[in-house]
Amino acid sequence: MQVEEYLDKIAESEGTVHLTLIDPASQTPDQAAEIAHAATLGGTDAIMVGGSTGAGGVLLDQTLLKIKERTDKPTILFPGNASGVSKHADAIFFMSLLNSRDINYITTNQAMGAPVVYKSGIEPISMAYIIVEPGGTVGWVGDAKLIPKRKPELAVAYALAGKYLGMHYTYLEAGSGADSPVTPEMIGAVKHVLGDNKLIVGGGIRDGETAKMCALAGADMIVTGTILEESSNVTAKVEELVSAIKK
Ligand SMILES: CC(C)=CCC/C(C)=C/CC/C(C)=C/CC/C(C)=C/COP(=O)(O)OP(=O)(O)O
Ligand SMILES: O=P(O)(O)OC[C@@H](O)CO
Ligand SMILES: [Mg+2]
Repeated sequence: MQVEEYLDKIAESEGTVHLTLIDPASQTPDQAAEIAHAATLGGTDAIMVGGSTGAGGVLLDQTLLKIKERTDKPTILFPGNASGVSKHADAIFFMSLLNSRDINYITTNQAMGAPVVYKSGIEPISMAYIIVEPGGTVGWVGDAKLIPKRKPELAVAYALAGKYLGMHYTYLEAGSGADSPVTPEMIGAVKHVLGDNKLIVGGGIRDGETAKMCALAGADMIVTGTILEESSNVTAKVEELVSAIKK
């Protein structure tokens, strides 16, 4: 089964998908594999691999190879630029940062990365990437015109544009390590116009209660990265998140 179909099926049957984000720049490949293994035991559905800075090349390849030794869950690239593509992943979130001011993040990195994706045969999953306040490192690197937290209608406008451009997934991003995640009001308003198109929410989600709030508001998939990098018991933390968001 293709990864997109796998994720969609889980969203339909279990209510919400849990995605574990691993930044290759944050630890050694062996440590990354340990996190992926522990997250798998906790019930995560797939492993996203990527980062805003320093997440390409040999380190990315080695991280993916080690992760694949320790989990049978799909690996999905979450690239910060064209160097975030690796043939060792199963799929790639092939995203355009719709609210960037910089054409590099709207189409140029995509054009530079596309031939690599083509040759490697990994599965592209089209995605509209939208960054909301506070936005964190990714907001700065991606030169995003941040959507104000209290303006759901602006997130709705970008999400609709992505849907009409044919993107299957929409990702509402508050930025890695954000003090608070995207508001339930914004999640609900965006999901309302997306209909069956899948909505991913990430940035600043640290516990089951918050994850549940995002899921109930309309998120089809929840991403957690920082809290799992910091956690001393990754399996228990993922169990907490997963049990809060699954039917
Ligand atoms: C499709 C291709 C080939 C490229 C897309 C390029 C785009 C649109 C990038 C968007 C802007 C960007 C810098 C995204 C990075 C996404 C990401 C991996 C964010 C989270 O990474 P963390 O590592 O958790 O965050 P920090 O780096 O801030 O720690
Ligand atoms: O690191 P956290 O805050 O979990 O954010 C995850 C993801 O949305 C960042 O791109
Ligand atoms: Mg990081």
